[in-house]
Amino acid sequence: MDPVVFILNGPNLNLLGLREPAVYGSSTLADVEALARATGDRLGLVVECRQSNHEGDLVDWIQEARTRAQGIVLNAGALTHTSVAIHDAIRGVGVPTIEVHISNVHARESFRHHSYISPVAAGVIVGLGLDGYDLALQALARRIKRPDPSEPITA
Ligand SMILES: O=C1C[C@@](O)(C(=O)O)C[C@@H](O)[C@@H]1O
Repeated sequence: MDPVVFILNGPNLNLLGLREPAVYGSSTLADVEALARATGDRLGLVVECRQSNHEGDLVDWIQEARTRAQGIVLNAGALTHTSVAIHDAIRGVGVPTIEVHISNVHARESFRHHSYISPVAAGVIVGLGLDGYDLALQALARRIKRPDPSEPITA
């Protein structure tokens, strides 16, 4: 069985394609998830995609990852900037988590510059649009196959 990776999207990301297309583009969440599953197939990962507008759902899914997944790609939306609960969940389960933001949060309002997730993330990808999800999956696939990220890549 291939390793399982969760792709978790938080509040308002169900509105992708409709919401502020100048910032987030015109692709829908279904497009993002289809792309992620195709990337997963190529990389030998089973990709499970979920979205919720509720903080507790994200906490529950991160906890579920402890026994079911070997990596998490997380775009927590606005909860990135507020949620100690999500920070604690990621820290508590110890499953490598890559934080993704479609937009370049650092080029936007100052309240988007701080993330509660970054200090507990294995890595952070911002501002690369939907490619961020793809790049995060690539990074996780490498990490799952080469668990010590400090080792040089020889292949
Ligand atoms: O909902 C979102 C989306 C976002 O996470 C992004 O993907 O760029 C950036 C957040 O600041 C915002 O609240």
